[in-house]
Amino acid sequence: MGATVCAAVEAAPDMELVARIDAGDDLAQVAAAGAQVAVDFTVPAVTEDNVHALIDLGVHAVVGTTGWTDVSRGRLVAHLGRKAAEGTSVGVLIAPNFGLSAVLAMTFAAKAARYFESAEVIELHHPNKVDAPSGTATHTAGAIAKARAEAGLGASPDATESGWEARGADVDGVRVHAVRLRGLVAHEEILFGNEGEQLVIRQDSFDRVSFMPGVLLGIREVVSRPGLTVGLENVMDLS
Ligand SMILES: NC(=O)C1=CN([C@@H]2O[C@H](COP(=O)(O)OP(=O)(O)OC[C@H]3O[C@@H](n4cnc5c(N)ncnc54)[C@H](OP(=O)(O)O)[C@@H]3O)[C@@H](O)[C@H]2O)C=CC1
Ligand SMILES: O=C(O)C1=N[C@H](C(=O)O)C[C@H](O)C1
Repeated sequence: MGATVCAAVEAAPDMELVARIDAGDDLAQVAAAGAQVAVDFTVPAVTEDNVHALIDLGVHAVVGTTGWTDVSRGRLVAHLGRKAAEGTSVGVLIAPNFGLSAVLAMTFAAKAARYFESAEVIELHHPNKVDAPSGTATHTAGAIAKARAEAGLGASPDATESGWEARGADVDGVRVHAVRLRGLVAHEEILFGNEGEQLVIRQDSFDRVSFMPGVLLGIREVVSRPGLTVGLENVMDLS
């Protein structure tokens, strides 16, 4: 993703690529190069430290790396608040998925959730992916769970008594299934069921370039959005 983002920024008429950072490089190089915005596609183990370092440097951040939790996002909000109190306004955008089809699928799923008795999520990825379930599926399941709770829906019906390992991960009460298959890039299917009917919402990223319009939009927008924004749907005015 890092290489693809660098190419997209270099090709954008309104942007200039001033630094490329790899594992082991000093992040101070970002500020020294005059960057207004840094983009982080790294690994879950380092992304939080990177973003705290960028906030200290006063550089806005667009983050695609997975692995964020309520607790780690809370630490960012506190750090951004301290920085703002010192007079430095920094924006951080974390998006579990920058693909427009994925953002729309998540938004439609959140809207549909309250109308269905059953909901499950299937995410399908390339076999080099290190984390499961995907950040996108976790975000989707969280939004479905929130909509179900607000509508007063209980748990999806499920008579399973044994073999729970075959029923996928439990994300906020929503079952999430992860497939890893050579040839895939990034795909998600959200299944909703009622007596006698089914709704399937599916999105497919066939190529990493599909994430680039969303990343470029995030770069343009984050400079005028101080504090933490989670999800490209907020930037796209879909929330
Ligand atoms: N939000 C979105 O739309 C998308 C999110 N993702 C997420 O982005 C992340 C990266 O995905 P992907 O590019 O496929 O993964 P890769 O494993 O291909 O790339 C990760 C890169 O991060 C580098 N890296 C590791 N530590 C650091 C560090 N401290 N500073 C700078 N670079 C570092 C690695 O270097 P080295 O190899 O030397 O260790 C590697 O080059 C994942 O969490 C993935 O889930 C992916 C696609 C879209
Ligand atoms: O690792 C990937 O490839 C992807 N990661 C993100 C995720 O975990 O949701 C976004 C997209 O699915 C591609």
